[in-house]
Amino acid sequence: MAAKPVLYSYFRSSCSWRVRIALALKGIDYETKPVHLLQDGGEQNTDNYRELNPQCEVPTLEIDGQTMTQSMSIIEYLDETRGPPFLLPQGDPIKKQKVRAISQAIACGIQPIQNLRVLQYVGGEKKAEWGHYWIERGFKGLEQLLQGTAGRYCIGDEITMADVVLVPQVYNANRFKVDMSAFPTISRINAALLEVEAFKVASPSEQPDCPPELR
Ligand SMILES: N[C@@H](CCC(=O)N[C@@H](CS)C(=O)NCC(=O)O)C(=O)O
Repeated sequence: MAAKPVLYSYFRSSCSWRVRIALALKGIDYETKPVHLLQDGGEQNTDNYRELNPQCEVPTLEIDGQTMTQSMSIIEYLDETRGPPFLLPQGDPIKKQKVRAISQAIACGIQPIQNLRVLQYVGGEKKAEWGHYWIERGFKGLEQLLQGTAGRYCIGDEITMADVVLVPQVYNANRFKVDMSAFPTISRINAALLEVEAFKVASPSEQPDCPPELR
């Protein structure tokens, strides 16, 4: 029998959350191994964890005898090796391009600038302003992109990888007190997705490492 997949994850990590949603949508049972990003200089920076993920970040997924890093590549791997729902539209290259464009607008253009180690480098009181500025700026473009692609969800009416990436980023926007009323399309899609069971079970408050006061 194949070993149960293991996800190295931090409850509030948006990149871990992406993979948790994808695993839940695909119905893949897995074990969570929490990696505390803030404790004692960050468990992600220890030698043991660096062996798994040389970038010193979560998520890392052990599955099919492999150790995988990079949430977007993990999601694509799951999509290619597991059954429906498919998170990248099958047989529709134009739609697939739109899914990747929205996904990358967030995963390459917004999240990296507000990642923990960047904020730690920025330091002090500037951190909150920095995160707020870059997420709000990224969301201006994203809102416009989504006005051209959205149905119920980011691209039409089927859940795709773009939705998997969107919800955790809206959570980050709320943490940085971005005024979401300026982004009606993003807010509407986010609200629809939060009704979906896979998104609920993958949320930070449902994770074993979520402190009781944040549940
Ligand atoms: N491109 C990577 C980014 C991963 C990433 O930035 N993870 C964050 C949490 S969402 C992290 O572990 N940060 C730790 C740090 O900055 O020290 C992916 O998509 O997996």
